[in-house]
Amino acid sequence: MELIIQNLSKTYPNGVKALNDISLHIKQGMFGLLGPNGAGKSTLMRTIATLQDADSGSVFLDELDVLHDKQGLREILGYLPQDFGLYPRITAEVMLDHIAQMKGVINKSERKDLVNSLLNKVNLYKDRKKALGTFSGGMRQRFGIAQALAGNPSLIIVDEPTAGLDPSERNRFYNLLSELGENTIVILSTHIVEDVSTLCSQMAIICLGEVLMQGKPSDGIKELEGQIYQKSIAKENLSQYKGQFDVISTQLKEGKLSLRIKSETEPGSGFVPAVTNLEDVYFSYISQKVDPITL
Ligand SMILES: Nc1ncnc2c1ncn2[C@@H]1O[C@H](COP(=O)(O)OP(=O)(O)OP(=O)(O)O)[C@@H](O)[C@H]1O
Repeated sequence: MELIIQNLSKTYPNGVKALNDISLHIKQGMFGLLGPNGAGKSTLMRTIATLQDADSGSVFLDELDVLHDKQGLREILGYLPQDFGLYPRITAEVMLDHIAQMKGVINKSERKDLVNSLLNKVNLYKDRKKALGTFSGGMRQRFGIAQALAGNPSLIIVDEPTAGLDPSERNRFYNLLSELGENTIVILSTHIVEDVSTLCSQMAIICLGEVLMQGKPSDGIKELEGQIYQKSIAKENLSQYKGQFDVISTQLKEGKLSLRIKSETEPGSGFVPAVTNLEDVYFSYISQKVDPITL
């Protein structure tokens, strides 16, 4: 199975070009779509999920013409949107039962089995009688995955699922997502580099509606290997360094600024070689488009 997105463009009525000729090939497994706020990730996710129309371009899931056969796509789609609304007074069990019914599971006992197995899968069985409004952020996201999985989808889209989760809930969520990837296409849209480095075998970086890179995370890292250098400087010297070097990221550590730069040759000036990571890949691409350094 393969999802092929070709030359997708979308301009909103206010003139913002959210998707600018996007083309992506997405194979089975976990695909990370990485980009800063406003990159166009949600617009792309909503377009693939057939919730909004593109101005031009095509999306095919094998033979299925996604943009024209919306019903066909919806039958095989599991979607966890960024703003996932819940009915606060309804219990997890009742809500999932409704969703399963909407997805066409008519037989009552079959539905009960499905709901129970979904609740177990996301570790919410013991909370099944609780009202959704009482769920923590992590529980909500796990419930979101349960509803996305009802109906055995072959394409799963999760839009910024780990934002706001504490480290242990994030880990739990990672474990859950990593079990999904093998027989389905899972698209994980996120601005958190760690989400992609932990989970994804394929990825793309988008910024201002354009694809800047696509491939394996390890290939992105290989490309930059030996070109990342690091140095601690005083905060007030940043602009001087920015004028002299290709600064791709900064991090405050104990009041000093740790700079990472990209350089094909030994930069001197006290910089030391650093081990390249996926964050370097991300920042080196997006710094071509926007200034990623915010202090
Ligand atoms: N309905 C809309 N009308 C006008 N502009 C919009 C609309 N939705 C999104 N945009 C703009 O389109 C661009 C892409 O937004 P989008 O939400 O797709 O990005 P994103 O990568 O998901 O960002 P975030 O991580 O902040 O959610 C942004 O500049 C945004 O302000």
